[in-house]
Amino acid sequence: MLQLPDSPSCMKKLASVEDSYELCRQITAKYAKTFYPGTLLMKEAKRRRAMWAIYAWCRRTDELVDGPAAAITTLETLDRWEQHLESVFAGHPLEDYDVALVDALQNFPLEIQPFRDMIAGQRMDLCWSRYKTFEELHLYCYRVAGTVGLMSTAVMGVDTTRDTAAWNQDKEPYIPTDEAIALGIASQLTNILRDVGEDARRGRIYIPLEDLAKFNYTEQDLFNGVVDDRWRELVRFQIRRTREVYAKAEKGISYLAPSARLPVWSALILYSQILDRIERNQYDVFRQRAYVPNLQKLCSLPTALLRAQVL
Ligand SMILES: CC(C)=CCC/C(C)=C/CC/C(C)=C/CC/C(C)=C/COP(=O)(O)OP(=O)(O)O
Repeated sequence: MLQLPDSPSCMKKLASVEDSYELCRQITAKYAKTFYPGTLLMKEAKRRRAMWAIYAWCRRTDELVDGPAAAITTLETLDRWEQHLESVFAGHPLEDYDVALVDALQNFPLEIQPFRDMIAGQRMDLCWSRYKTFEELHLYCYRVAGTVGLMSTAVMGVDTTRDTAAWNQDKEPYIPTDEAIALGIASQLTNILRDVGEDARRGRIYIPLEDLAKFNYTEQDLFNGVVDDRWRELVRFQIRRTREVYAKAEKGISYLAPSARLPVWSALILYSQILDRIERNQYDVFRQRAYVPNLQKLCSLPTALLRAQVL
């Protein structure tokens, strides 16, 4: 169980940088069944480890609202977590996990704002259990996942050799910020569809209520796990919209540093295969978890490799 420390740990001897990265790797491997395999494809250990440090922080943030201790989390807990974040950004780790993040912050141009935005996403989760419009859901997805795209891009780096034409020498490299955010948002929208049943059991509905209304499907239908033509049409619509967001993300990958393209293509393919699974399961996300088997994950590697080289 991940929890905030009860008291400042200034007297405590913290983990070494190495041990802290290992703790972060373990959390990532344990929880991020889609994200972690992507990080394993990153060639440079320094970048790979930084991704784990970021994921571990994101996971701990998420756990405050979604984990076993969620019942005691209040807005004040999240305020304290934000102060904890400030301390990490000031170079003062408070817990073992923070040591790796402090190290990553020294190596990569990570900004604090996406981290703050993610905490704002958890505040939304704490206070909201419904989203009226896609715009509201989009903001939530930016905060809890689009931010991961921003953090990741800072670690992976961009291609500085792309615009080398003589007439273009002074031009700054294009930073695919919107596309990176898009991949986070598309992954989150995918996870929302996959987890509809699980979320309903917690009284939560992430699919925008305006979409339920459009397809004449009620909240009660959703809580009852009704799979009929209305539901299938509704999910088809969600899948179509999510694929458009993936398509936007794809356009940014060739602007990333060459070594980042394979892991990002691989993550994109793995997340979008969850949508294919939902289709294969006839849109029944209530009784069957849309999950991509490890063998299929492995079989996607050549496609990712090809796209990373050609696109
Ligand atoms: C496309 C460009 C230009 C850059 C990519 C930048 C990157 C790497 C973005 C990654 C964004 C991403 C995949 C965020 C993940 C957010 C998310 C839904 C995490 C959920 O993780 P978990 O539910 O803990 O575990 P899974 O890995 O099993 O989904």
